[in-house]
Amino acid sequence: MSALLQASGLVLALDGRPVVRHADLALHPGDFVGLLGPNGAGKTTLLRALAGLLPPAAGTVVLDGRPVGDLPEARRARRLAYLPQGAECHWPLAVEALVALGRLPHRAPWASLAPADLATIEAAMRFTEVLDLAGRPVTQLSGGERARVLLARALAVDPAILLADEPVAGLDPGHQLDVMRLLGRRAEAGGAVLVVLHDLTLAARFCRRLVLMQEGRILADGPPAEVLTPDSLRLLYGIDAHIAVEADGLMVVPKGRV
Ligand SMILES: Nc1ncnc2c1ncn2[C@@H]1O[C@H](COP(=O)(O)OP(=O)(O)OP(=O)(O)O)[C@@H](O)[C@H]1O
Repeated sequence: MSALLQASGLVLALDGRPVVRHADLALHPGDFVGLLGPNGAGKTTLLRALAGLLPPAAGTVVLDGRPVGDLPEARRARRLAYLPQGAECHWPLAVEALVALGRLPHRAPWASLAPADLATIEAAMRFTEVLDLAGRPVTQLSGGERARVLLARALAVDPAILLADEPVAGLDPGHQLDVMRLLGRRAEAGGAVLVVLHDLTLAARFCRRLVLMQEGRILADGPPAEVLTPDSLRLLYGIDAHIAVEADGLMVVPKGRV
């Protein structure tokens, strides 16, 4: 099966400083991939480059057979949604109006929303349980509510590829499970989902594949049970962890610093 998004030999620099070094990563239809690594490993930088927001210093990111940065902006915005880490909202836009912005790449400028757009917006709000917030200004929401609204906007795009940077940070445990299930369902429906996570148990239970990143390099890329080991967690985070095999996946409990 050909990849939806393919990064090859990717080198990324910020202010002249190398941050990602020769990363190779492919996202196929149906992939639900967790990107793990310590603070500063280069995860956000990699995601921004995959989204076409940061030009590579070397290597390529190919979407639909073309370098992602060369695609017309509207086409890229229809194919790929990027949910940044801890995004803020500075305009007191109503929740429903913010989620509706997700349909912007699908419409002619100033065209009104078609019934199909409205149905997609409603479904995105239902999945993320923000329908009851529809009329509230986004500036007056709690952090977790805002995170769910921003995820709803990304889902309203109905993208083939969803890149989400810590989408469950700040959510209560119930909503964390809801969001991971929701992302899993998108992948099962044929999309590709790449999420940055710091919760190792959630990553292991829900993602079909985990990519471990450290100091700008990809150390491992494979099924959770293969890549999450006491040795890899020691190397990656400098922690001793208890890894238990449960019926529905691994449970990972950090015990202490090595
Ligand atoms: N504008 C910048 N100029 C120079 N270096 C930067 C810039 N932004 C980030 N960096 C550095 O690039 C490295 C990678 O940052 P990045 O945000 O990609 O890490 P991350 O893995 O997403 O971390 P976290 O888990 O803390 O979100 C870090 O060392 C960071 O200090």
